[in-house]
Amino acid sequence: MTSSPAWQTWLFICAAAFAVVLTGLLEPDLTTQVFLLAPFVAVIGLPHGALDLSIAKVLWPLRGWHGKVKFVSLYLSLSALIVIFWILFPSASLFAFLIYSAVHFSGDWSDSPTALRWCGGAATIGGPALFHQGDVAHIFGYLVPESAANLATSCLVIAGGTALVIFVAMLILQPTTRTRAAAEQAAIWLAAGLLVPLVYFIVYFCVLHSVRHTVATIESLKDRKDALLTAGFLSAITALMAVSSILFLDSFKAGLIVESISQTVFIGLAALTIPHMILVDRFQRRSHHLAEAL
Ligand SMILES: CC1=C(/C=C/C(C)=C/C=C/C(C)=C/C=O)C(C)(C)CCC1
Ligand SMILES: [Fe+2]
Repeated sequence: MTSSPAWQTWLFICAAAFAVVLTGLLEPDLTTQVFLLAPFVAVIGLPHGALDLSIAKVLWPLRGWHGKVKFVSLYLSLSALIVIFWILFPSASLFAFLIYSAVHFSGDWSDSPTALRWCGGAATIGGPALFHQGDVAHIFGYLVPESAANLATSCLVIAGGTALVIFVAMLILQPTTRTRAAAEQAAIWLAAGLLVPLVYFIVYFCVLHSVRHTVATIESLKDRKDALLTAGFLSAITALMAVSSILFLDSFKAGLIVESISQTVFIGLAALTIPHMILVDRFQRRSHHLAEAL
């Protein structure tokens, strides 16, 4: 998103510092972290994706209820196909998910030079693996077979390590890269190092990514009230579907609720992110074209 306001940087830094203090005091175990993750993603993370219908209305003329229902059906069918693909080919799906997540998250610094933007994308996903390899492999183990979980974690460690070296080298050698975006990325590296992976993810995904995307999208839409109401409604439906999925998965393997929640949250995010990315990318390109034309 283009030229984000400074308050977003401060909000993220404060939230990360608060999380460091709180987790230092409470030392939450994995079950507690997963139980924190689900409501945060549902209440703060999901609405940024639920604005996609309003984005689509700007991109295409979705006439009346018919047009909207058609769009939502297409969006959800694409997501359902991705879930089926994940069930059939979990390992390939995890690798693809990690790569396109890094690409999607790099968009949080879309107004920065390419190298800084890519370092940011790699930091968001590679940071936790670099500092907490065992924990990340353990969580990936809920999503894919163990060998693939370990391989994916090792790849993230390499990607994260490379990105961190490039980031530090850029800061030292190129004073022009010492921007607010770089400060945010430095905070991401610190948060990834100091926080357990799921708490880190809550803070980054909910407080930086989701807030930035929601604010930028709302600002560029005409009918903001309608967009927020629709997003609230769609988020509530998606959260209900997620609860059903957790209960359904849990009925098969009672006692493994942590696994059921992790699968629902992350495979759900993987499935929703593909149509979300396609739309956000189109919308950002359209906004850049409009900005250039003005
Ligand atoms: C599973 C998992 C991770 C990756 C999460 C990803 C990749 C989430 C992507 C979400 C997207 C793309 C949302 C779009 O808006 C981390 C952070 C390495 C920590 C350990 C567990
Ligand atoms: Fe997003």
